[in-house]
Amino acid sequence: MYLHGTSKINDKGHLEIGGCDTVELAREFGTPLYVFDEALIRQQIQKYHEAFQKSGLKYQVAYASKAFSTVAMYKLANQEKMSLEVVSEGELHTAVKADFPRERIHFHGNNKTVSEINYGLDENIGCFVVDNYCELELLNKLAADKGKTAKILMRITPGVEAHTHEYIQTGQADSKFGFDLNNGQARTGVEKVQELNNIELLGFHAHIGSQIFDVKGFQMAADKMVNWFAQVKKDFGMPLQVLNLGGGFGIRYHKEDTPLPVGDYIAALSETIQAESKKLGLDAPEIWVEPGRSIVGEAGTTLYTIGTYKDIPGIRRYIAVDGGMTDNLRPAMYKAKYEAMVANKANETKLETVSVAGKCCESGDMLIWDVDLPAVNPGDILAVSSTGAYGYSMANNYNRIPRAAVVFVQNGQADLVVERESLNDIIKNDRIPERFL
Ligand SMILES: Cc1ncc(COP(=O)(O)O)c(C=O)c1O
Ligand SMILES: N[C@@H](CCCC[NH3+])C(=O)O
Repeated sequence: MYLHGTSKINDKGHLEIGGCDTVELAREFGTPLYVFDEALIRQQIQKYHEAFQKSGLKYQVAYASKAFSTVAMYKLANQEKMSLEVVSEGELHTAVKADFPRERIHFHGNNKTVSEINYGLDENIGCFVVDNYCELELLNKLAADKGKTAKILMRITPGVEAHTHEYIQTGQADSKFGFDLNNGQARTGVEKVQELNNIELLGFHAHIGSQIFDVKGFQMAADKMVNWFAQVKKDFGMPLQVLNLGGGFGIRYHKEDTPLPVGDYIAALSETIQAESKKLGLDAPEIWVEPGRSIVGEAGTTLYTIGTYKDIPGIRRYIAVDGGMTDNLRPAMYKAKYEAMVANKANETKLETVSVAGKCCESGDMLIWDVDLPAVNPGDILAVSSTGAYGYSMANNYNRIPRAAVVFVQNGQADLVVERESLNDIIKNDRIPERFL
């Protein structure tokens, strides 16, 4: 397993993260346990700031909080001077509870409800990223009811196909997201904005997809978006300021993954924006990006306790852990590949190829097909790396399995940031009709 950030093997031959022995963490907090390397999260955020500062562009880096949404994480994002992208009233509520500065909150979503829009308006958030005509009209009406003007970006589908899993592509024409640039929807949207009294258009947004390793797709989208931005300024005389180019910067889950350093993505984007703006005689717009995975993904490691095993001679050995698709849906949903090590046997060199199964009632509940591990015993601790993004945030209670706890580790200190769900949490919303009593 690749050792990210502060991860290392300590004198006991155990995996250590943030100066904490993971075997001790498993004992103290139980398993499955999401462990976040706080220093690595902060370091990733700083890389974005450094790259933008180098470019000279005005910018905001918004944390795409769907990747890992908790009050502690939002506090950290604020400390590190990020903005925040939310897509639901649940995420917005988390931000409110974290006292996140409202003017730096951007509200996304292809079907925001009345209650969600009203929540955003009441909190005077920085902007709504409007996805479609229906939302434009609804937002205008709800803002008018409150005597407010809603600042917006319009989400544009630029017609760029990102090279990634089809479920996490979003920039292509056939997408549920955004106003299509090529078929005229985007232009009609701007015309509509002009007729609405309670909407102020700040600029545009595009997000082409996720877990992208190449700069080409980003550059193509940036190129199209600057041209569109300039066109709208010219044709409609609008004082636009912002171009939001989304997130999607790839990370390393597995040795097959080849992400670029964060600075390379931002440098490529900035150069495209600056060159195109110059060509068009335009002052370069303020650039916003919204990374999620690349902020928290590699900083997260999940610890499991190994339980049973099953041998199928000549085929494979399954070893089973006390979690699975309930704490990490990504292998089942995207065939995502992960790396792992046995945290209490990190120095053992005699390895065998096994497959790691979850404990849910689904054959597809496999965390890793074919990984090299030392011989294991029940009670050993398995560490799966790069689980920080879309792990906890996509966790679920299938088979009534409680959601796992989350700890942040740094300088030898472990702080619980999300408690493990209890069995009573599992049934807390159940109600018994009187006739069953
Ligand atoms: C609109 C939008 N912005 C940002 C992101 C964050 O993507 P990632 O976590 O890959 O950086 C996503 C998710 O793909 C998204 O849909
Ligand atoms: N949840 C996805 C990515 C979707 C991102 C949101 N548009 C993943 O785990 O990779």
